[in-house]
Amino acid sequence: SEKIRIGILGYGNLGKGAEASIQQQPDMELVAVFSRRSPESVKTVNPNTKVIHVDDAEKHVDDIDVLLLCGGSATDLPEQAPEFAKLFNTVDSFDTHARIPEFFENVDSSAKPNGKTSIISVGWDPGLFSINRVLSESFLPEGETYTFWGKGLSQGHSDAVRRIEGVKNGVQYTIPSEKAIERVRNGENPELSTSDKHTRECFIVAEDGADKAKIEETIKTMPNYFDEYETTVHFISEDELKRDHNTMPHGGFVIRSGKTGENTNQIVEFSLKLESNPEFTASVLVAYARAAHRMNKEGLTGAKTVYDVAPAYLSPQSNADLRKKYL
Ligand SMILES: NC(=O)C1=CN([C@@H]2O[C@H](COP(=O)(O)OP(=O)(O)OC[C@H]3O[C@@H](n4cnc5c(N)ncnc54)[C@H](OP(=O)(O)O)[C@@H]3O)[C@@H](O)[C@H]2O)C=CC1
Ligand SMILES: N[C@@H](C[C@H]1CC(C(=O)O)=NO1)C(=O)O
Repeated sequence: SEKIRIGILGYGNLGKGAEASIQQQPDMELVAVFSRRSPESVKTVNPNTKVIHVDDAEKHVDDIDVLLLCGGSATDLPEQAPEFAKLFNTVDSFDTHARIPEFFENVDSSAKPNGKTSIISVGWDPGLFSINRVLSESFLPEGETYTFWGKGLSQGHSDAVRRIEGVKNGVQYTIPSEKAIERVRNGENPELSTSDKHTRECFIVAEDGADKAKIEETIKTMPNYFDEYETTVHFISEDELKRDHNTMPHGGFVIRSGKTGENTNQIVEFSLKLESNPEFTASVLVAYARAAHRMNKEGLTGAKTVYDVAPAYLSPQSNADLRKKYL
């Protein structure tokens, strides 16, 4: 049968990961990468990948089944997702948790009237961790759920700091509190505030002459990303960044400890250990592109979240094979 034709909007860490992931899919092909930069300045991993300026994306609506939106959540996706959901089925990784409800509405009002399917906030958190929080709470109504990330590089937070005026480049690491994890694993079911669970550490390359004190203050007070955390900011050189911060490992786990029956302890846990946060996240986006294409063909249009997507839509296996080989 025909391959699913994928486009990538935005060629950063996620865009690169998506380019690689699509090559692993038997039922997909990459039609083009769209970028806001001039095509000749975008160096793709696969030299055969076609790069087209984003202003020409509209000309390709009939060549693409699903467009993967790989821009940053801090500033790109809030404007790109509603714009491109009018033209394409889309999948995005929007991860500003507090703003997901308004983002959903904005994308839905673009996708629905145009008969498009847009699956938002795909990845691992939000995404797979979100699914596990809901599943474990549905099966264990009595209990406590905890989410821990890292130690690792958060792409959302790294993208957010890179957008600050005067920042030339930068990364952010998320560090879980070992003490908090220990208390959860001991079954204490502790009340933990946001700042009890994680601290954040940034390594920033400032533009020449930039106001470093202002950059540090902007990071530490940034709503939804840093303002609820104890954050440390280091200023380093471009060379140090390239030397000491050139990998993007991450991971974490969702754990729910609950009770059934009279007083029976039950633990549900889902964990990830990622050598490359962007490559894994991109692989999740690509599987959800398969779902967006299929759901659209069934007339399931408008904005969706991972909660709306039955697992069978994600697999390249037929439903009959899933029943036969995986149940
Ligand atoms: N839900 C989840 O679990 C996860 C979500 N995410 C989300 O993914 C988002 C994207 O992450 P990431 O790919 O690391 O972001 P990047 O900063 O690598 O890329 C963001 C955009 O910046 C532009 N860009 C990239 N490289 C350059 C460059 N060298 N010069 C100029 N512009 C550049 C690209 O747009 P263009 O090509 O148009 O210039 C790109 O789409 C994050 O903001 C985060 O919110 C990430 C991981 C997990
Ligand atoms: N969205 C996150 C994925 C996970 C990592 C994270 C964090 O370190 O705060 N929160 O969610 C990312 O961009 O990497």
